[in-house]
Amino acid sequence: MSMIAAFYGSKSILITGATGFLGKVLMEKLFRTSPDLKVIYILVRPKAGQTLQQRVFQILNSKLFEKVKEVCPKVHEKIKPIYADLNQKDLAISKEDMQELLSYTNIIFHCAATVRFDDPLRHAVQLNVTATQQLLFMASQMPKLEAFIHISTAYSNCNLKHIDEVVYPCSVEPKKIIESMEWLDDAIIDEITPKLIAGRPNTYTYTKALGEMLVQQEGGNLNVAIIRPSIVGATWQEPFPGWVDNLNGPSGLIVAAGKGFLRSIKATPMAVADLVPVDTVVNLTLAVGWYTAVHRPKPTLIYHCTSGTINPCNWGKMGLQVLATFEKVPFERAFRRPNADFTTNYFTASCWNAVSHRAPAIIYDFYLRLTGRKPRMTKLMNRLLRTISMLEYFINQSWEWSTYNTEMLMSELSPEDQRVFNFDVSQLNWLEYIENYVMGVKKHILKEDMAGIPEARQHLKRLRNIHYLFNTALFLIIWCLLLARSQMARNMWFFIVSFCYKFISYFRASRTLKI
Ligand SMILES: CCCCCCCCCCCCCCCCCCCCCCCCCC(=O)SCCNC(=O)CCNC(=O)[C@H](O)C(C)(C)COP(=O)(O)OP(=O)(O)OC[C@H]1O[C@@H](n2cnc3c(N)ncnc32)[C@H](O)[C@@H]1OP(=O)(O)O
Ligand SMILES: NC(=O)C1=CN([C@@H]2O[C@H](COP(=O)(O)OP(=O)(O)OC[C@H]3O[C@@H](n4cnc5c(N)ncnc54)[C@H](OP(=O)(O)O)[C@@H]3O)[C@@H](O)[C@H]2O)C=CC1
Repeated sequence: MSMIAAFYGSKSILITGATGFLGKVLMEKLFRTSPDLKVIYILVRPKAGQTLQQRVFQILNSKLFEKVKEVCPKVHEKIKPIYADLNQKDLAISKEDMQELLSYTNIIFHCAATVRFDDPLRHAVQLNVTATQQLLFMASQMPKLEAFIHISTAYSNCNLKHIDEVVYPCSVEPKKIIESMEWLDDAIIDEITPKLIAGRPNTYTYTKALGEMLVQQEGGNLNVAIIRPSIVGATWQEPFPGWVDNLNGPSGLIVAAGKGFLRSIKATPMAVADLVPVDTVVNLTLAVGWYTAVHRPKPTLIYHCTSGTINPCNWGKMGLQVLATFEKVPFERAFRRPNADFTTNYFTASCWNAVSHRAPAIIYDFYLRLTGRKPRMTKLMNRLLRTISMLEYFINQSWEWSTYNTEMLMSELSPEDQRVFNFDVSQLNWLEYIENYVMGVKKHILKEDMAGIPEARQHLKRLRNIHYLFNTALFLIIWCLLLARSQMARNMWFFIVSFCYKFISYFRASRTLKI
């Protein structure tokens, strides 16, 4: 029997960000391995016109939770959605709900955050720092709390090349940043943001670093741990390979490449693609929750959940495998045949962006206008190029993360727990994982059925023919323009035609002689 699974049995667990990518997998694993847990409280806000109940219903009835329904038929009774909005000062949690959380919560997994790279600093601080402070304040009033697990990111200190499992202090105290957000206006905040995040590429990584510092400073005598995943990708093994449900990180670019929008991206092929499967992150998170509650390590331990040190893959290998998988499982209704490549310098990247991204979008929008339809390709392409510009920072360099604490934790696990809560990425077969990832993007994000592959192939064949036709027509137009304007071109054309004519005559003559 798994000690970790038994530990979570009968526990009352609070998960923030449970409706997110990581949060859903965390919830699924808890219900599947500890079906006798008492309750999982999830902070939820209404979204896209859905009520809390509708959102929970949608999650529990998704493919991800298929196995849970078998082992935990009463899952609907064990999950308690609590209205909350991390944008609000007191998280907008009602008095009754707050009283229940404070009285019964045994473990907190704080996953909620804004993961957008372009959020204004005020919004990122509110979600990734102030809300964390509120959670810590709540935790300090929970008599039954055994552990507070904070999910950060391995890139919180991406301004450093080698990152240890320690909290690196930020130049300005988190509390001062929180206070200043209350009285500075947006214009001033925009002005000082570059100076505050100095060395980091965006407000996301900066505010995650602030959040860590706050957890360390205000964790008080709570049992706290911090987990730093790198780039979280689709599931590796459980509940099934290839599950993913959002466009963040690699997923968005895999969609863009598979649909033929993305043709080139500035990347360093040999740079480490530090991906880590979401189920690996969840297994480590649950093991950390157990270890923190049972062994109460002091001071706060930080755990790196990365792959580059233990089982490195690089962007070149990943890109090639992604393209190879498109051959096997093409995406439907592609704009162009998938054919992307990495460029390694800005000049080439700019040329490719103009020729391969912007120009085709303009031509296609022109065609849409001609056929009386609304142009949309230029807007989509601009959005994709903006996304790429934000992701490029992470695919043009490598980092090194120490993994001492994570390896220590693995050694503390029994063989059964190492099997049930496996976070040993050294066993990961990258080619197989990336293939499953791309297939998962097709199935779970694009909602495309595998039965549509023959039609998708036919569509790609048509695109190839159109591509050849277009290139031939373009060549002929240019050649005719050249012939009309250049005597040298005419002479060359005459030479080529006469050479071909003589060759054919000679060929015919030699065939006649042979007979
Ligand atoms: C040798 C060579 C061989 C050949 C090779 C060939 C190559 C082969 C090609 C294959 C490549 C594979 C390898 C390369 C992988 C590199 C990944 C590196 C990731 C590392 C980052 C993670 C590090 C840190 C990890 C962390 O710690 S956290 C990570 C999680 N955080 C993020 O990844 C946030 C990113 N995103 C945003 O920051 C916001 O998305 C934002 C960008 C501001 C846009 O923002 P905006 O333009 O406003 O767009 P949205 O409003 O978001 O969406 C508006 C509309 O676009 C949709 N859409 C949202 N997003 C995306 C997206 N991405 N891509 C596409 N569409 C998207 C959305 O569906 C919505 O559609 P609609 O609803 O309108 O219909
Ligand atoms: N994805 C990745 O590659 C990595 C993620 N991480 C960390 O993992 C954690 C989870 O990330 P991930 O699951 O990918 O992110 P998602 O964007 O998928 O999920 C974010 C979660 O936070 C919730 N949330 C956001 N804003 C609010 C708000 N104002 N009020 C209430 N809830 C809110 C979202 O709720 P809602 O559904 O209502 O929007 C959602 O449940 C984050 O802390 C992130 O920093 C770390 C490294 C890599």
